Amino acid sequence: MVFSLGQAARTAGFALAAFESLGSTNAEAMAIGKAGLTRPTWVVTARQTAGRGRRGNAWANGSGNLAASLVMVTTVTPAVAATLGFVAGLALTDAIAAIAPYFDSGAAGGHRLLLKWPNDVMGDGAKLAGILLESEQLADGRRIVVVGIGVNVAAAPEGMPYKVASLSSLGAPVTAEDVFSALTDSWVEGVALWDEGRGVGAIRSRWLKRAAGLGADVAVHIGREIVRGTFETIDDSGQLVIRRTEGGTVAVAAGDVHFGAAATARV
Ligand SMILES: O=C(O)CCCC[C@@H]1SC[C@@H]2NC(=O)N[C@@H]21
Repeated sequence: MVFSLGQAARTAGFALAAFESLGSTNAEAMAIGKAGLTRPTWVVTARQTAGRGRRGNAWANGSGNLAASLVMVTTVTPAVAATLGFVAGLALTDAIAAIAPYFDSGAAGGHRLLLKWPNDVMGDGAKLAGILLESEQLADGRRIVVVGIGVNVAAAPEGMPYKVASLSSLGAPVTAEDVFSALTDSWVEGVALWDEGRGVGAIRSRWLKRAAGLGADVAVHIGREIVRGTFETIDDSGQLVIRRTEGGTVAVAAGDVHFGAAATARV
């Protein structure tokens, strides 16, 4: 595979570190960040052997899928840095829409791509991509942020406890190289809108337009606790706002989200 940055990413001064094989692009990106970063750098590999997922899970990378991480240094707080996950979800949907417009059209034979809080990209209710943010503070107070993006381009992993799909299984004729190049370009636009956190409100509005399950029954599993109600919105810090079944609203910072029938099932 030959990965290259898109034109806008090259013009904006992003760097590229491409590998045949890596354990985890997130781990490599963090190492590059700690070694001293002069410009935001995309790390990408054709084969990821120890991909990391959210909540300490492993991320399985089928052949032909995309594993890429962006490493950058920022002065924003961890809470603001976390909103880069929304920027990544939007950048990925923009990238897929750019290279496979009909696919994202919602028209017959198309599949509207949706964003599931906090950071999943969904097609037809199945997970197509996951995003993992990791960050570490530098001695000077700034923060290294790694935005890791795994996309099921050619294959979806087997044996998952939730519905999964790949761009290929849903009929999008694209490769990991196509998605990567388009993603690096759409990231340039997204991160400019984010504007070191000053544009979080604009990102939030864009994200809500693609939100999966907005207004639907939701159950969020937070450790042993389950919060049930209706998915009302996300707030400016990216928390999921739930109108509780028993009344009142609650904002949730992290948890496993279930919509619709899965939300109302008594688990
Ligand atoms: O659990 C999730 O949904 C997040 C998965 C994130 C996987 C990507 S693949 C590229 C990057 N490198 C990693 O080790 N993880 C992320």
